[in-house]
Amino acid sequence: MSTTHPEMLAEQAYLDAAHEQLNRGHADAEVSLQTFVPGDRATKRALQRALDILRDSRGTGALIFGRFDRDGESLYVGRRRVHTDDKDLLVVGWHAPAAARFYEATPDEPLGLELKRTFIEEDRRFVRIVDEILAGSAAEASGPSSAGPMISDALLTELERSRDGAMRDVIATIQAEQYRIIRHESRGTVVVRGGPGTGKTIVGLHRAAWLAFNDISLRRTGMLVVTPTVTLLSYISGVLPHLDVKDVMQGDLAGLYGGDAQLRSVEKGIVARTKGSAQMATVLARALQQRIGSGQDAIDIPVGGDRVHLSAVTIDSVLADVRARDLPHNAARELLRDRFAAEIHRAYVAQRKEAQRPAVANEATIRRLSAFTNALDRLWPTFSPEELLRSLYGTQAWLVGAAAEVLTADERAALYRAPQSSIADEPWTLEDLYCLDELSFLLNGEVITYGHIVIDEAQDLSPMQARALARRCPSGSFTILGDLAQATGHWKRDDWSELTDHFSPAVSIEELTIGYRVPSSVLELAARQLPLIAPGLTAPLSVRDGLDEPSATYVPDASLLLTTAWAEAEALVKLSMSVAIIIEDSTYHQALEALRALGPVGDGLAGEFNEPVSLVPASHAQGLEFDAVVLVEPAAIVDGDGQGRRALYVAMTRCSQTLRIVHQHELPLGLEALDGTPPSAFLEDAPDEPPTVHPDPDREHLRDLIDQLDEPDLTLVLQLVSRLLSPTDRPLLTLPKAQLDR
Ligand SMILES: Nc1ncnc2c1ncn2[C@@H]1O[C@H](COP(=O)(O)OP(=O)(O)OP(=O)(O)O)[C@@H](O)[C@H]1O
Repeated sequence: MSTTHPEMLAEQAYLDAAHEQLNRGHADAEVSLQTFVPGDRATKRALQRALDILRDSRGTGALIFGRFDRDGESLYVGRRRVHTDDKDLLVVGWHAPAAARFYEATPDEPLGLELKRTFIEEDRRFVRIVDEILAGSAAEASGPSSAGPMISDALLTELERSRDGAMRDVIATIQAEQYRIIRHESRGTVVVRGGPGTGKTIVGLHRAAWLAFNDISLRRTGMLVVTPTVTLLSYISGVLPHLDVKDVMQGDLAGLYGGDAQLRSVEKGIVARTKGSAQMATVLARALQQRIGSGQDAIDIPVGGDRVHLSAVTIDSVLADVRARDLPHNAARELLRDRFAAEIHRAYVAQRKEAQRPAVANEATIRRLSAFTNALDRLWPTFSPEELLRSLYGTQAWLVGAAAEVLTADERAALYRAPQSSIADEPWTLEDLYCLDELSFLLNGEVITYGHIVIDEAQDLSPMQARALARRCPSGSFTILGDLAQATGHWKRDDWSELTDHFSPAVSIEELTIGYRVPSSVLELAARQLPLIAPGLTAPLSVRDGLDEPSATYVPDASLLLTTAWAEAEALVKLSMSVAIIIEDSTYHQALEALRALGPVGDGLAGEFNEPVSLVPASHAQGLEFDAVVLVEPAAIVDGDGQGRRALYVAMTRCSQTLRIVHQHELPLGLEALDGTPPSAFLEDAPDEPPTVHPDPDREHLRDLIDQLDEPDLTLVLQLVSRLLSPTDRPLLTLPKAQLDR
């Protein structure tokens, strides 16, 4: 056992000394603060900061988690730097270049290390010591199979810890391929791609921490981490504070827009795609332009007893001049206001001169006239983004003008929405929020910016969201995390360039290949979806064995789905596992109520993961992780709105130990091997088959194709199908009876 490691006592003494030194530094800083003479604000701030850092560093993650020896010298690696009063280094921070070898050395490539040691610390006591590289002896490492990747005992121990509803930092066991990306030197965009559970989120968060420590300029410009949903945000948000990184903003996509509108509804199909497309930016810019009045009509403004006339030509020329400055809408209005007042004043002075009377009003007087403001409003109106978008959606003629030659008639029609009686009742969707963000920028030209942005699950970003993020990071410094096969939204892509084109010209694509979450048997099963959803992609190599093989339970009646899922979940909880019951979105709220009648269940949609069992809608499963997943009715997930098969792939790859499926309908393509159900349960003419069975889109598509076949081709297909099916297989597609009879 590692507790009997021969150097345990000596190492514990070293840890105690480091803690003591930290406490002393803490006490010193406190004394300095108390004895401080008021007046010197800079010193006070510096002391306060020192105190905060010291205070924060008590009690959170491990103070020391690694050591390596080289050329007879030992270096201890930990969460933060600790040195003695004489400035002798006791612990080097993991983010310092000096710590690099700890991560880069592997048993295969020890990089001159005589020893690489990992400590497992609990409550300031080392409970285990794992030596991974030992000069002159075989490395202590193992793998699930001889063909699988090598994993150290330290990594194995970390992976075996039960999930508890929140992502943890894994700073002690970051692997060499991950470390290289974490400290990637690119100032442009780094795309980190890889299959489910390869550590993309881990890499992104640790990279943010790395940059926070190593790039001083980011302390001024700031950093942002963005997740698609609040569910994922609540799952990952503890990692950075745990790494002593406090100044990084973390938010979900819906929280990025800072205006009045709140997310209230979900957009589907063509409406979502149209609103999220890059063309929408053109539509909105045009819509705004079309609100700027032309100066075709001359204007008369009463100034004192005079009527001052401004010709259409003069107005046009002022408008053209202001437009040419290319300013944000509201800044341009300010300029127009000045220019317009100056023109009226000039005309007024000329008129008075001609009448041989002195000019009484000045430009300020003119600007205060209500007739002036009314005329200005007609020429260059002001509105909030919400007012503008609401009335654009509700005005057919305006939509036609703004969308001409940019959107198809169907896309344009999809944008129409009758306004609610009050703007507060508008059913704003995520796609609307990004239209509002675009409009807000067109109107004000201002947005909070960051020096670096990390985007998790970026594969689902719409072009409008990409634009919004790009304008928040003018330096173009991004870390983009994602997996194109897991795109479950409205944007299926074959290539990252479609997205990265929005961010910066300098793009590095990095790949993670080892899966740390999903057991190999589950990954193998899930990978059967890949040819259908992302033919170019392969599943990662898993380092996990998991508890058991994935299994499926057939229930003859839909009313039994939830009770059976609950029974599965309860049994898994008894094994001390965290469990997610994943279900198709439209049945979520009903299912939550039904399950809560059976026992405590966390509302995954609201990011509540503190119960042993959580319910999660399939569309919010991205990025999450549980020991066990109980998947309810996969056929319904495949047929749900959006990228059903991709959602299934995501849902299946959330578990680190076991996957259980409960179903009444036929299992979707790729999962048939699990199905022990009698084929008669799913025959098309079976009496208990309800007419509302979700049609499998692949099957429907095949049916359409078959309908189009002529006689010789049909015969050929039938021969092929009959040769492909073994006697025990149920047909994957049921040919229309009429054609079978032909
Ligand atoms: N170096 C590591 N040491 C220990 N655990 C790790 C390591 N890298 C990743 N993991 C673990 O693997 C799991 C998956 O990591 P993560 O969520 O970052 O993967 P992902 O690629 O973002 O997955 P997905 O594509 O499904 O969102 C997490 O539990 C994480 O803690």
